[in-house]
Amino acid sequence: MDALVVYESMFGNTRRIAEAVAEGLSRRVRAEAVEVGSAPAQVGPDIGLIVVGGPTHAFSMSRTSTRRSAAQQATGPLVSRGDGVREWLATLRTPAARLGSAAFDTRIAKPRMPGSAARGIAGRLRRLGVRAVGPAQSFLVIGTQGPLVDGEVERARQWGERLAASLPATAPGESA
Ligand SMILES: Cc1cc2nc3c(=O)[nH]c(=O)nc-3n(C[C@H](O)[C@H](O)[C@H](O)COP(=O)(O)O)c2cc1C
Repeated sequence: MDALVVYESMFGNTRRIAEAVAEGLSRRVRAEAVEVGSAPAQVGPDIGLIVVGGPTHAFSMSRTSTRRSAAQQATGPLVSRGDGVREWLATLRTPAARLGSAAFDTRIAKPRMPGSAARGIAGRLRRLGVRAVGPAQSFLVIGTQGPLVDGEVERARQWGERLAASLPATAPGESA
């Protein structure tokens, strides 16, 4: 059973978290992190878990307008240059019955800051009929372009490891 981490990221913070989650998952299952523009339109039969993450924009998943605003603020090249996870999830085809999922986001570390892209992602996955293996997670950045708060990369790695531990073990002889 393999895991696929699909991420959207403007400035690189969510990508860093996605890579750490994939690293944690890799301790137990085969896992890779892919930018949403390269993510498959259909989840293959070899995938047992999809983990989907993006930056929180205007309290939820990004939209064309918020991505444009991010591009205007960027001081370097953008990571995601096309559609975001909102658009990818809108057309995703999944073998929902046997697939597990988890959602994450990055957002600004400000007390009482409402909104979370991960909650929106989790809602979309639920409506696709995909079972959540755990609650959505937020990882914190200090400002719009980052950096991540100290310790968040390690927390993401550990979260990935825990997600993998929640998957059914692959029986000997069964393809992983
Ligand atoms: C247009 C725009 C809107 C944003 N809105 C929010 C928000 O509502 N809440 C929040 O916590 N962070 C917000 N942010 C900050 C992003 O969450 C932050 O840029 C992101 O976590 C960085 O991740 P990235 O480097 O992967 O893009 C916003 C950023 C942009 C560019």
